[in-house]
Amino acid sequence: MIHFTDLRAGYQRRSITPPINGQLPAGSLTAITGENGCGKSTLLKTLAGLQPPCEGYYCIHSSHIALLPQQQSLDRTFPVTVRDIVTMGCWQQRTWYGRLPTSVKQNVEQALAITGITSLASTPLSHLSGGQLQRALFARMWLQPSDVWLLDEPFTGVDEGTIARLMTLIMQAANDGKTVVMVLHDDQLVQRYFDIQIRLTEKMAYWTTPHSTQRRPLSEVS
Ligand SMILES: Nc1ncnc2c1ncn2[C@@H]1O[C@H](COP(=O)(O)OP(=O)(O)OP(=O)(O)O)[C@@H](O)[C@H]1O
Repeated sequence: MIHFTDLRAGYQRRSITPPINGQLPAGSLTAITGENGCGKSTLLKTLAGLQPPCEGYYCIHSSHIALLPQQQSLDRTFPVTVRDIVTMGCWQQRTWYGRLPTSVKQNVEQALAITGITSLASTPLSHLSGGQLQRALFARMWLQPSDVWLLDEPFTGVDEGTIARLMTLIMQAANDGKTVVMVLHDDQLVQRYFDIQIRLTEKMAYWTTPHSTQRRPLSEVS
C-alpha cells in the first residue's frame, strides 16, 4: 500500500510533478503516464527513496522495494554477465562468507528460465540487445524479496511476445499482493492490464480506472 499526501516530486526543491493525493492498495497494478518530461521517472525515483519529496509526503507500508530503472541509467560497459546481474537480486541472501545457498542458486536459474534468458546466462552485459537487457533486469527484480515493484518503462525495446510474458509475471505478482507501479507510454497496455492510471500533467494528476482490464477487480485481490 502506498499513500500520497500532496506529494510533489522534483529536484533541489524545484517541483516537477503536480500535487499527488490518494492511495494505491496492496495487490494493485498502477500505470503512471503523461508526456515526456512531466516527471514520471522523478516520481518513481522519489518512491524508491532515491530523491526526497519536494513537498508533501508519501508512505509505503513496506521497507522492501524493488526498482527496475530505465536502461539509460546503467553503465553497459560494466564487466559482468547476465547471471551476475540477475544474482544481484538476491545479494541479501548470501551467507556471511559470501556464498549463495543452493536454494537461492536454484531461484536464480528459475528467474533466468521464466524470462527466457537461460541461454544468455554467460553473456557479458555489453553484448546484450536492449530487449535482452530488459529481461535480465526484470529477472533481477523478480528475485528481490519485496512487497513493492517500481518499474520505469520496462518494455523499451522489448518484442510483443516478451511483453505478454513479462505482463503475466507482473499480474501474478500483483495477485500475490505486491503493489506494482509502472511508468509507461502504451495506452493499449494500460487499458488492457491496469487497475489504476495516474496521468500526470503540469497542473494536475488525473486518477482513472481503466475499464477493459483483464485483471480481477481489486476487491477480489486479497
Ligand atoms: N537529476 C536531475 N536534476 C534536475 N532535473 C532533472 C534531473 N533529472 C531529470 N530532470 C528534469 O526533470 C524533468 C522530468 O524528468 P523525468 O525524467 O522525470 O520525466 P519523464 O516524465 O519520466 O519523461 P520521459 O517520458 O521522457 O521519460 C525534466 O525536465 C528533466 O530534465
